Amino acid sequence: MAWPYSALIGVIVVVVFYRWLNIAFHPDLRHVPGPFLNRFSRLPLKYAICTGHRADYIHSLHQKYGHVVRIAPNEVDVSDIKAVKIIHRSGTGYLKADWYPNTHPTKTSDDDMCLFQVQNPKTAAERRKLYHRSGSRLALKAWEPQVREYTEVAVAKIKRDIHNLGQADIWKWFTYMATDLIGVVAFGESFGLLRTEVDITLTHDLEKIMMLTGLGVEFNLWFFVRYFSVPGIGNLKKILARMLEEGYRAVAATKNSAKGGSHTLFSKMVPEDGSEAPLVDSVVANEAIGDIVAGSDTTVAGIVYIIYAVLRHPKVKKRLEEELATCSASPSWDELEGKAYLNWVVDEGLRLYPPAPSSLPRKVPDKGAMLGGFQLPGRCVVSTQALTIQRDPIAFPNPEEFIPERWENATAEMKDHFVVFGGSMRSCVGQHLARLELLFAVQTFFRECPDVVMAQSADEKCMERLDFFTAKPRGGKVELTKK
Ligand code: HEM
Repeated sequence: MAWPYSALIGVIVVVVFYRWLNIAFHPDLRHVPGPFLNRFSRLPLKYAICTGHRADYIHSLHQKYGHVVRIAPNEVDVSDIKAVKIIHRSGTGYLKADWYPNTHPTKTSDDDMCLFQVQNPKTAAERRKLYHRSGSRLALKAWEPQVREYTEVAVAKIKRDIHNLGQADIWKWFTYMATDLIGVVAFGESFGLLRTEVDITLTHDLEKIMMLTGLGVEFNLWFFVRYFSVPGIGNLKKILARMLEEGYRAVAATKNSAKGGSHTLFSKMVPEDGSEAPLVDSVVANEAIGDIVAGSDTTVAGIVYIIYAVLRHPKVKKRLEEELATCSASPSWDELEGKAYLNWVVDEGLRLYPPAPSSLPRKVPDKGAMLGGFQLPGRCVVSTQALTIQRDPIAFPNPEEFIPERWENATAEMKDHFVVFGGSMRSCVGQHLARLELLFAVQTFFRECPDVVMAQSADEKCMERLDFFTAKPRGGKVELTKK
């Protein structure tokens, strides 16, 4: 090799090596506890991400090293609640880390992305306002009848399968239900999954998208997705194109539903009253994709793991059934919110089995910050995860146990540590919808299916949770059978 090239490569190697050492031995990060290897390498974290165990891996580090741990050379995870609150509070300057826009294949500007991916707090606040007006608790009342109807249909099909086939896959039926309901609120009509019982490409795409996106970011695969047709990666390209088509369908449906006097989750984003649209159609289409992805698996995981937990605790089941026996034949959302034990069961299920258990990464403000007793350098990534915060024995004694009764006298500490829908500034905009679905699904299931148990196939190995940002059972399906 000619000497100028060798010299150039030499300089690059020295610069990269110097920067790497600089991060590994950064005077601030040096004191943050964690495995020695994590100072130099992201490999242990990468391995956990690839195997679907990011949250478990980080949780194990917290158990060993405390509330602040170094999970990678430039990344720290924090579970100290005071620090968690600072990170997620509005105005403290902790913006979403680059991981979020990196989940967008073309990574353009904040203005083109869906809310989940937006970093700029002003853009996010404006977008959230548009949601609050059409996805508020009050606005959701309009969809209450459909939520009731769809949960009843899903549970009827579960009962039918158990009766006719000897077992039913509740992961499948609640996925159909949650996807159909996202269709109703975002597209003005369901996808017809519960009615036709025919799987559509969208459900398969949804199954893969979170995992492929997560791996895409971790291994910088978007470049290849854009320019090459590599098997597997090419598949992701097709999935993204199909999802975008669905997004545009949501925009069209919102325009149509406005003509008919109804509304969707995006009605304020594409107004039909002649006022100027606050967002262009392509952004609303992206927003719709974001909601289908964010609102389907999460809700299903919530419902399924709550049912799983209750079926493993006969005393809890008995008390829940006794309370549900006092419900009217067709209870309203308000009535279900008044059922104390049902709400404790839901909260405890979401606490122990958070549907989004993993890190919510943020950037430390440029000037650096003191968090949980450690000085962290500016722009270092600091994340928080529900799995660890919601199992902190400071707030939840015997944290690994499913004890709905602990919510009877919920302390301020418990409420602070309940972060299943994220932190205050960028918390989940779909949480009211999720809660509505959870209450109806759990109520209907335990009212209609008093004599079912987990099937042999749904053993601990099958129910082990893999997380690719959202949680899923390793077995893929969750079968129930008759007692
Ligand atoms: C049990 C069900 C759900 C859980 C546990 C859940 C959890 C979360 C969490 C933890 C975040 C914060 C993410 C972060 O900071 O990185 C979030 C954000 C978000 N969720 Fe949900 N979610 C659920 C259901 C839904 C539904 C049904 C929708 C849509 C209708 C939805 C739409 C969103 C959106 C758009 C964001 C981004 C908010 C922002 O960045 O400002 N989620 N969700």
